[in-house]
Amino acid sequence: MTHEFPQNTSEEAGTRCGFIALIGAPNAGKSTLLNALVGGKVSIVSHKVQTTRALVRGITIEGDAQLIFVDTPGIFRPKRRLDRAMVTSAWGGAGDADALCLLIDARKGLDEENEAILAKLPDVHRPKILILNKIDLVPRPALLELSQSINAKLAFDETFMIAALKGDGVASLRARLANYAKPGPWLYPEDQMSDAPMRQLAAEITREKLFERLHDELPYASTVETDQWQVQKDGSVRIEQTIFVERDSQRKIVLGHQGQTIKAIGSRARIEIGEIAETKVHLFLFVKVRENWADDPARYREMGLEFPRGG
Ligand SMILES: Nc1nc2c(ncn2[C@@H]2O[C@H](COP(=O)(O)OP(=O)(O)OP(=O)(O)O)[C@@H](O)[C@H]2O)c(=O)[nH]1
Repeated sequence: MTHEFPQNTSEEAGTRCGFIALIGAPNAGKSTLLNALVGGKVSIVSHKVQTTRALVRGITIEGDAQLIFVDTPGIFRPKRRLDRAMVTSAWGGAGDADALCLLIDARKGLDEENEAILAKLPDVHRPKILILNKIDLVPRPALLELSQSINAKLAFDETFMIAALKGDGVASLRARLANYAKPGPWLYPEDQMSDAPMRQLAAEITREKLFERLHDELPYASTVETDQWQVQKDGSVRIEQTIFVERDSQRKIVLGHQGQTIKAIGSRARIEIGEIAETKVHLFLFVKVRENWADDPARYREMGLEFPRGG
């Protein structure tokens, strides 16, 4: 069955469309906010920093406006090649957007990292919105003070105070963000939450389960790819994924004693992928050692990143 979407012109339909970039230091709460804004799980959330690697879009409708959120990887001082690719991708997303939201962990305030991001913002010629997050952890007077000191450094068009985790302030933020949308047709079907291909989303989910299960044992030395996504006759899907690690010792950690670790990761990932795909999932995980996966252009394409030149 095919679906056709009417090709309304914006004048006829009175629709608007807006690209909103979310930018901020690792752990500021970008993924949590994105999920709260679109009301679904589109970007993985973790207590670890830099879990977001590629641009993932969340899509939501606010009145006549379709808002497309670009979730950027945390900004930090890049050292490795992979880190540089993430940073380039983050700033690329900001420059193309109709508005740029800087998310700051209110508890951290203006630390060195946030100062460095603020210093870069005057180069981005877009409406800028300051969002102080995690206000549940900070007393009100301190929040006001923080807002004033940040705005004294760079005058933001608007400032919001939210607690993304509980959803406090998220609905009014979304309504205000809709003001930045421009007249134009909606770019995605109304019920679509994310255009991240399902296989990429499925890989992110497995990576999240890896993180949760292995904590600090296998920090950033792994990546997950979906190799197969086959719809079966009964409507279920057979998914094959490869977990790439850098060393054999890491492969053993991922497998665990008698394969128990990978089994546990696989069963948690299978349930969650099944919920999102809305069908029964058969998930097969493979672990491969690829010493230099972080220097391999093919791995970057899979993650939707440009391979940075110059080693
Ligand atoms: N107390 C509190 N915690 C929050 C809030 N929002 C997010 N968090 C927590 O902060 C941590 C980081 O959130 P993420 O959404 O993963 O942060 P991120 O900015 O996407 O991180 P990266 O993917 O590393 O760039 C998680 O443990 C969240 O549960 C909030 O409003 N209040």
